[in-house]
Amino acid sequence: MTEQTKQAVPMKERTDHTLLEVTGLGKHFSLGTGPTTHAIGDVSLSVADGEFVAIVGPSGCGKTTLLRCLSGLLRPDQGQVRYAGEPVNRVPGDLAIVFQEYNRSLFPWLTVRRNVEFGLTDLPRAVRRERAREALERVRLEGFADHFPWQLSGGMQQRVAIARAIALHPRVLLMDEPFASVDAQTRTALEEMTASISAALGLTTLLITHDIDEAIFMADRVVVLSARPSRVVAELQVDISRPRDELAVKALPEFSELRRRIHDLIGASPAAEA
Ligand SMILES: Nc1ncnc2c1ncn2[C@@H]1O[C@H](COP(=O)(O)OP(=O)(O)OP(=O)(O)O)[C@@H](O)[C@H]1O
Repeated sequence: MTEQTKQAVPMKERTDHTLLEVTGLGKHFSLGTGPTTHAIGDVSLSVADGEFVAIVGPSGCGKTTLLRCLSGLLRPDQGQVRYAGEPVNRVPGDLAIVFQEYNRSLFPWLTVRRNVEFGLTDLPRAVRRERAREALERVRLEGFADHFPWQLSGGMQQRVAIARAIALHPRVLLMDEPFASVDAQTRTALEEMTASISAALGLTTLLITHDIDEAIFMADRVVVLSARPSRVVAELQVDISRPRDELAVKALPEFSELRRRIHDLIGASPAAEA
């Protein structure tokens, strides 16, 4: 792939400084006396400060496991994760995670505002309020602060989860299949909104997804994993300027070419039994 069009990203400061680095990462799971699952074989990758990277791969290849190791939620068996040059042993304070299952990550007994303020208990009340207001405005839910999550649609609940993540003022945002549980139309809107929030806030973003189109539309670079035990089979730069309009982007020949290449790479690496 050619050199990336970095100059077309006006709001987001991109640097070539590595922020997240994974070297020779491997992970097995064993359940009691049962068979061992070799989830991650040998994965090395790096994410630059301000970069948006998507990770795709066959079902069960260890994408979630990789994200959990990257965030410090899970300890790898081999290799190392470094964040800002330091080994990661627990979740860094300026790293936020958005999971697929918004209905399990939001507290139904708290209002939307209180859910968004949830990780900010160390801050004074007025600061918490302001952070929640700002974050809800970013996800265009400012009118729903006093609702409860169960009064909102699935897409709106996932926007609350995104607001809660950005209210932390993170430097890094990790997302694990964040839009997999919403309908196709809502998904497109959420992809556009999240990509523009990431750019506007200059976040370093890592997205795990099954959806090749979503990966290309949102990311600066797509990392393709093999079937389990996974390794990196390709890293493809997305040379499409921002801001991106989903319909226009999907009509571009370079989009179709990337989609075909990634599809072939994943097809050549069939899914392991998950
Ligand atoms: N805590 C665990 N204990 C035992 N096995 C696990 C555990 N977590 C994951 N695995 C196994 O490791 C493999 C990789 O799982 P993981 O969820 O990381 O893959 P994935 O690529 O995210 O899957 P999918 O594409 O289906 O979401 C699977 O075979 C899974 O069953």
